Amino acid sequence: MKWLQVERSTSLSGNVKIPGSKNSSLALLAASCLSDEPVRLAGIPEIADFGVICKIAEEMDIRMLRESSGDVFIDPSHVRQASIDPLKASMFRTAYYFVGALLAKCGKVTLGYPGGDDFVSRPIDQHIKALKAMGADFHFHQDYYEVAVKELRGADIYFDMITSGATINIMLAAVRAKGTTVLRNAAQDPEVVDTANLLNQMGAKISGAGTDTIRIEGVRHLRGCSYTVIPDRLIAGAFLIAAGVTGGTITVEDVIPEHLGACIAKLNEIGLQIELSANNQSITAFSTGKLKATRVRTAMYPGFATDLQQPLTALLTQAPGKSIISDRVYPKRFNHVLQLRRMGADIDLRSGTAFIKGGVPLHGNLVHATDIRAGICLLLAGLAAEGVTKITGVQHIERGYENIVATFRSLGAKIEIIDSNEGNMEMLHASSVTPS
Ligand SMILES: CC(=O)N[C@H]1[C@@H](OP(=O)(O)OP(=O)(O)OC[C@H]2O[C@@H](n3ccc(=O)[nH]c3=O)[C@H](O)[C@@H]2O)O[C@H](CO)[C@@H](O)[C@@H]1O
Ligand SMILES: C=C(OP(=O)(O)O)C(=O)O
Repeated sequence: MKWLQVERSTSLSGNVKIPGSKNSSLALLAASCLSDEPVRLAGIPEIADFGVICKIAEEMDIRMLRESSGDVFIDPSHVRQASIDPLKASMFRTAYYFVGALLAKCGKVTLGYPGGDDFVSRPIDQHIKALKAMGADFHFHQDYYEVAVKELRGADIYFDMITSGATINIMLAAVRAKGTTVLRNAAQDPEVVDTANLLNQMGAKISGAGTDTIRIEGVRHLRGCSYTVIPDRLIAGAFLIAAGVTGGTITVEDVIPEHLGACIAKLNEIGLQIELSANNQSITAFSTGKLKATRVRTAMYPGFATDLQQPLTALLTQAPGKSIISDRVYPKRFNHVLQLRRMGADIDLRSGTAFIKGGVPLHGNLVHATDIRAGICLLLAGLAAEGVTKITGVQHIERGYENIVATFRSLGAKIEIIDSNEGNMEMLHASSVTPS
């Protein structure tokens, strides 16, 4: 049993180098499998999902390994069949990218249902609708499903809602389909653009990525290349928010500030001072000592990211006044609020909206991280709370943040990871503050 132990820590300060984006890496690793030749990816973070993907790749005769340089080498030239162990597929969200990447090459892909963060229902109807329009057949079984096609054909697809997962998956499928595919109401996320950039470097013909209409002309062959994943905007955002929570000064390095536009604007509104470096590759957040309540509505990019809603909630518990957060992408994504209340936060939840009475002191407690971003939210709340906060569900946090403890410690945070056996677990309960 593992937990994070966090103590109140004020004025965190220092610089953090931001690693490659988890969400982009998941797409790029699958996209590389479209190639007929080896691909080398730089900046892929060492997170749990990567380990599972390597095992899946091995079972499909795709060589995928981390070299001593840290780069990931992928040789998909021997892949013949795409049968993905249902258990492994369900250990993370995006095993479905292997459908897009391998359907044209293999004709059939079998895999388990998507896992990943389980905060709400996360349907894949848009993936299914689009692949069916391209000629694929689906067969659903108890623990797995099969997607098969004789010949994948380009199609004109309108997404009923903006979805980054389906935009990426169908873009992958369209690259080697016969003819032209047009994706309308497409997601404009940096991860979509990153995937299109890699694919174009491999010889794909994709235009319009980053706008709401993407056009893909199918090609017969794709070549190898070397490519670097974009920095993780969600990790960068969480560290900028940490400056506000602890009244400190934090610089995030190796970032693309444009990807954090909505986050920067909100932090300014809340009272942080934000400065970009002259080379536009780092951002510094300075606490001004005063926080203001605000209203936030999450939206797909370039809106305020649903994945930054949770750390921002931790910050707004510290801002005197009434803040309101609505999650328009996942209206029920508020598991972290139940845990924050155990730490004394005054938050009311009504139909997809959190009403936060900020400025109420938090106290340490035993809390549980139900997903990646709930975890970072509780960690930040723990830095602001009096006493000791113990956070279980560390495996969720480790899905998204590499070396989280070491990085926060380097900024001055009092945080440690504790790995215990069952006996000590009793101690954990006994020493925790009584739940409110
Ligand atoms: C690995 C990865 O990249 N995960 C991110 C990705 O998840 P993921 O790609 O799963 O999320 P989507 O962008 O697809 O979801 C956006 C919205 O569309 C809905 N939808 C999506 C597909 C579908 O077939 N039907 C449907 O109704 C979803 O329920 C949600 O309301 O984007 C989410 C929204 O920015 C982020 O929170 C996740 O961190
Ligand atoms: C929800 C997330 O991840 P996933 O889609 O991989 O579950 C996330 O990164 O916040």
